[in-house]
Amino acid sequence: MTSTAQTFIKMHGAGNDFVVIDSRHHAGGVMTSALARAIGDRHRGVGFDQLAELRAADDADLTLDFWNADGSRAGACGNATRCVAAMVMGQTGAQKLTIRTARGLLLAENRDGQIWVNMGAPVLDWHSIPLAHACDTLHLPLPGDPAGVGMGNPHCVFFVADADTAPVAEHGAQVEHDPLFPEATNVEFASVVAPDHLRLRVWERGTGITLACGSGACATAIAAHLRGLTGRQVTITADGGALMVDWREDGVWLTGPVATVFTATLAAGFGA
Ligand SMILES: N[C@@H](CCC[C@H](N)C(=O)O)C(=O)O
Repeated sequence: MTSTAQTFIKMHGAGNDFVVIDSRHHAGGVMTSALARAIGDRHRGVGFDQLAELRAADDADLTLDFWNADGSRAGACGNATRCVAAMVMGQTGAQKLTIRTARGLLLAENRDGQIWVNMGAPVLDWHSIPLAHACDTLHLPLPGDPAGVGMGNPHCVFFVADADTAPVAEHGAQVEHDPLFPEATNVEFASVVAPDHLRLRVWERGTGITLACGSGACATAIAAHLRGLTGRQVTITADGGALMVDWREDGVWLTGPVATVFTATLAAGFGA
């Protein structure tokens, strides 16, 4: 792609880190799976948990597409959506944004300097998560009794006594590719701190261990509430910071810290 130099912004939301590429002036965008994988290489490229590409939209303020570090596509990324919304609101002064994603049309709002994103309604039917066969999604037929929740991407949530000692790397890598998940899955390990507070550690599909995951926080909050463990509003302490999830009638709202790290340019010819 980069026959000419390509500018990007490095951002993170609670330590979940992103390369943001603004392609609103390129019809169709510039990103490919191979290029995303090259940029995502933490040794030979830039490194990220997800790459977010902004594109123009006919029916929204912008379109957002997400890639994982292995070059696969992600249908949703809550933390990158929050980061990009904060960036665009900072550029334009807008207090609300509509964002077209593979998940559907999302709404972002600035509430007293805090950027909230409505991640939409949770998906709880087995076919749409998607799972390989019919089952009770609140109690998946896997050891450890996890719950399955879709947030535009699949999540498998384990409730454990102490998330800090959960075998995230070993178990996460294994569950990611369990045959129950035809499109693989993100894997969450959560413990209840209080009825309004969860501790969460995450293995992300296509990326591995990350310091936080916005859609994972939403999925975990939904599963915890449906199992009677928490209320509808929870603080989720991830390894990289605290996220807040509020499950309202109009969807699952997510907020948390956002940071811009640097702006830089890929060398011309990078990834070719
Ligand atoms: N970091 C994310 C979600 C990551 C997407 C994922 N790896 C997938 O393949 O679905 C977030 O903040 O939601």
